[in-house]
Amino acid sequence: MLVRHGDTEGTRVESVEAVKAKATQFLNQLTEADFQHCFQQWNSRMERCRDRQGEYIEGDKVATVIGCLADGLDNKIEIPYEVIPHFPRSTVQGHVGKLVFGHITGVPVVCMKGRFHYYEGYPLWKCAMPVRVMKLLGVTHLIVTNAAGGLNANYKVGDIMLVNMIGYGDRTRTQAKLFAYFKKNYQSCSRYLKVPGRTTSASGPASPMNEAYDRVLIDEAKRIATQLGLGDSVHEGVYTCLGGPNFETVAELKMLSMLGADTVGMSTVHEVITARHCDLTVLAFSLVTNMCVTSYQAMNNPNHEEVIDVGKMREDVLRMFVENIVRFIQKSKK
Ligand SMILES: O=P(O)(O)O[C@@H]1C[C@H](O)[C@@H](CO)O1
Ligand code: HPA
Repeated sequence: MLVRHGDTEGTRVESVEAVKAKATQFLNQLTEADFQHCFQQWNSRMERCRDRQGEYIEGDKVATVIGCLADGLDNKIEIPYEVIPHFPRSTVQGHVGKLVFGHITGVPVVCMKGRFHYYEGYPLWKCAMPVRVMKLLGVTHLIVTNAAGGLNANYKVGDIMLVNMIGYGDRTRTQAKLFAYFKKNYQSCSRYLKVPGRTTSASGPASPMNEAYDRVLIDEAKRIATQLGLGDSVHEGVYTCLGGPNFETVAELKMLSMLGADTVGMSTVHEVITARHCDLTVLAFSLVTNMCVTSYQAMNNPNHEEVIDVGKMREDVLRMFVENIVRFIQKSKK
């Protein structure tokens, strides 16, 4: 996930050091309860699912596939998650979670190297908490990336899909039911954010999710793709998030395909809902790291190594793509 930060409350953020100082100051004022309170209802409703998911936690299954974006920043300053107050911890053995501040083509950005997944045992509000922290840091635009399985038969491994709608699923409910469920909770949490005396800088009014993914940025990303000669390998479609950490069954994938999903992954949706709630402009894209297996006869089941390898293989393309998008965001702000 990559984030650009810029103006906040009329004050230009001048340097990475200034942002770091500001972040520390902000975060020290907050208690975990501040964040938790915002998502109390959502959290309590998800508690049941989390308990059930707990049994699936497997420490060695996570990696940030597109973490290379953070590695490529200029003037890097890295802050391990462990030293950020109230931040979730990476539960993965040997996996270094850190916020990386720096520049892309001269534009100040902060990247998450390592995100938090529901299957690590965190409630969704906590998985999405870094987005609220970024808002506090003055971030205005969020570019969310994910590794995903390609469900649309026209996609190929290595393709990019710009997300244009949300979906959410788990083992027991249909996408539509869950979407309604999230929408309801999402709206109710805005009440908590308005409690007097509580920090409101991370909050925002409830906003409709139908246009969560910024149309101007999607169109510009497509134009950039054509310019970079990536035209045929860049699509626009629907991403669906499942709980993971397992890859989906043939039956689940058939169901998701019927519901209109084009890619399937294990993240992003709750981060985007949170980002829109605090009024960040969002662009999200999937890197298709494997094709979903929709036949019981097929032998080519996806695996985590393949996901990592394809992420590495497309590193340069992704970096170039994101650099151009960041440049456009900067230009469009002037
Ligand atoms: O963090 P993302 O959603 O990009 O990572 C995906 C989902 C799983 O953690 C992993 C599967 O190999 O990649
Ligand atoms: O096929 C997949 N399914 C879910 N998550 C994924 N992340 C990468 N590939 C996949």
